[in-house]
Amino acid sequence: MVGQRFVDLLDQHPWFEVTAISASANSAGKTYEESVQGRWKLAVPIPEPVKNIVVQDASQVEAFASQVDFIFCAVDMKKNEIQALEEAYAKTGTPVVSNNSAHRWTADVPMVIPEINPGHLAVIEAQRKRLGTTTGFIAVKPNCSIQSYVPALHALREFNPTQVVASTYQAISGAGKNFTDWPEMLDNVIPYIGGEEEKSEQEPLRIWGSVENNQIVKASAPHITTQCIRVPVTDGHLATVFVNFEKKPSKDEILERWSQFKGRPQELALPSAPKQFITYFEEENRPQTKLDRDIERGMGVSTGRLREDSLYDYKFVGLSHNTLRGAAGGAVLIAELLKAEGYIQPK
Ligand SMILES: N[C@@H](CC=O)C(=O)O
Repeated sequence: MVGQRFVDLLDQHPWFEVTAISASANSAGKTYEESVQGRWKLAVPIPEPVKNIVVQDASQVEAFASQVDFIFCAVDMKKNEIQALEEAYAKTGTPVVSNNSAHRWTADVPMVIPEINPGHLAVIEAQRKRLGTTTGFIAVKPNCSIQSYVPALHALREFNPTQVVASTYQAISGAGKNFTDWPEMLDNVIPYIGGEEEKSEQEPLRIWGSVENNQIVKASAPHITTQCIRVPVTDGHLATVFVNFEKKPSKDEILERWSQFKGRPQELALPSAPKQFITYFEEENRPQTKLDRDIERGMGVSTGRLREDSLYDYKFVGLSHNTLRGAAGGAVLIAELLKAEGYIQPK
């Protein structure tokens, strides 16, 4: 599903053009249209320019890499296989922008939310040295679940959030499914998503980590605890968040920081950057998954229901589109940042 989002987002992209597509050996030799027959899950049709591209075998690394300037990677394989595949591509001198989790904890691989930690791209030079290339590297995006609360907390970092409790209500597209192929999700809630709580608690600390000796060292605060729940919606991960601060801000200060928050993508006016990264809804019943997930073309995050709490300093609700901001869109934004900063160049 993430691959399909990539294909859709890159259709008519002002900077990037899909010139080649690879997949497992099973799909190799088919046109892209044939390879997704009966499995196309987006509401929009397959973009015309990619329909007739003949899918290649991703394991033919040199041959495939020679045709492209850089690669987006979203695959379903074992962690060690993904690590090896992405490193093999990087070693050909080809940048790899990955949606996969395999390299999220590799010390010299930047895991980036472009508005939050663009400075982590600095470790790419050390990674290139390790891989023996002057142009290739791997950059990854974090898990989709954290995008519904990390941007809102990041905008408040000056007040030092110390403790965070987040419960995420995650769409079925996060599992690559729709209701046709996952009928169990109709009229149902499943209180478990394998590996998700660990990612949701730990990955924000890496995003907020520092660059030390050419490696990312994760932050030690805030302490985050989460529960991640699968709910019967197509797209959009919503989070309820409780937070304590070292220095408690006023409600007006929080709203002001959210509305003013801008990052490098906004400064550079990157093509996929939302103009308004965080939108606060005053209405008591917003943000709603169905109504608000597409805000800023699915690249903005929304917040609402900010109020003081009897146990924590504040509680609020956050929402982000899991396959746009949380997956393919987030990766396209990373690629735009990498190009704007000179890390991706025509070969
Ligand atoms: N691991 C996530 C993927 C993001 O959409 C999930 O299962 O929802």
